[in-house]
Amino acid sequence: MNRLEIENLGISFGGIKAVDSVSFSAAAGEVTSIIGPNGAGKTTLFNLISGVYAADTGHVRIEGADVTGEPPHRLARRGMARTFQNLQIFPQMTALDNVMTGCHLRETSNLLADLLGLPSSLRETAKSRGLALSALERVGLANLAARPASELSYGQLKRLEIARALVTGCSILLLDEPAAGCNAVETREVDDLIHAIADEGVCVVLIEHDMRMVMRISSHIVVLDQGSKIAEGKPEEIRDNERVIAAYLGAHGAAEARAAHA
Ligand SMILES: Nc1ncnc2c1ncn2[C@@H]1O[C@H](COP(=O)(O)OP(=O)(O)OP(=O)(O)O)[C@@H](O)[C@H]1O
Repeated sequence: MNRLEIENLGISFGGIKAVDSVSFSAAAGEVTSIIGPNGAGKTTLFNLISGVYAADTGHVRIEGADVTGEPPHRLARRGMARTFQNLQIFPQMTALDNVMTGCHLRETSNLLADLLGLPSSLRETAKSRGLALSALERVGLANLAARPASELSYGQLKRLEIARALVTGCSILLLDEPAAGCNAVETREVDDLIHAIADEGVCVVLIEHDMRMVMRISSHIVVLDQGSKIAEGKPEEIRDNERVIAAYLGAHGAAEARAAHA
């Protein structure tokens, strides 16, 4: 069974269909990429999937359960985590504390216990620290745990965001442009990390404009244009698809995609 199923999902803003009846499935242990030109509806689709927007049409299913209309925190408890196009990092906090902000979803203690510093609350904090440290290890940043986030490089910050999503124990990870702004070396590091996360069985869905990266890491690609799905398939099918080349890749992009996947 596919871990995530999207069926006829759609939303309009002021009469314009930003996402128009889009369907696709994403499997555990695979990387599914959503690509398309600026304004195609990719981030809006993510906002629909993650419960930020309420869909006008369609369904979202996790492991077969209909979760359409559930708010982000409920979806998070079902195993969905996401990162955002723009970095959402607290620069003055340490790398470790930034990751710990993602832990509250797993915590069971309550506000009163926290305020009173009760043992249950202290135990949760210790547990969160441990989980956050292993998440940092997983993304290769354990040695920077105590450093303020403001001292990290851009590529490190992108990985820090992924660590904060991973600490929730997610089984579905939505990444909005994980390599945007990264140089070639940093992009490769993010590449390797995403591969490793998928290999551990997580269902990874990402939006990305870097075609080399998309072609390298995707099991499956969904192409949007003007809110609609115009193609879907394996990287080698997408890079040679005339409609995708015309709407998005262009001749140059198609050549780049071929080179990346050669
Ligand atoms: N909250 C909103 N209100 C009105 N229009 C919106 C809203 N969110 C998105 N849109 C519109 O929906 C369309 C799709 O935008 P979206 O940001 O999803 O595209 P995208 O494919 O993610 O683009 P990019 O690659 O530039 O990030 C655009 O025309 C955008 O202006």
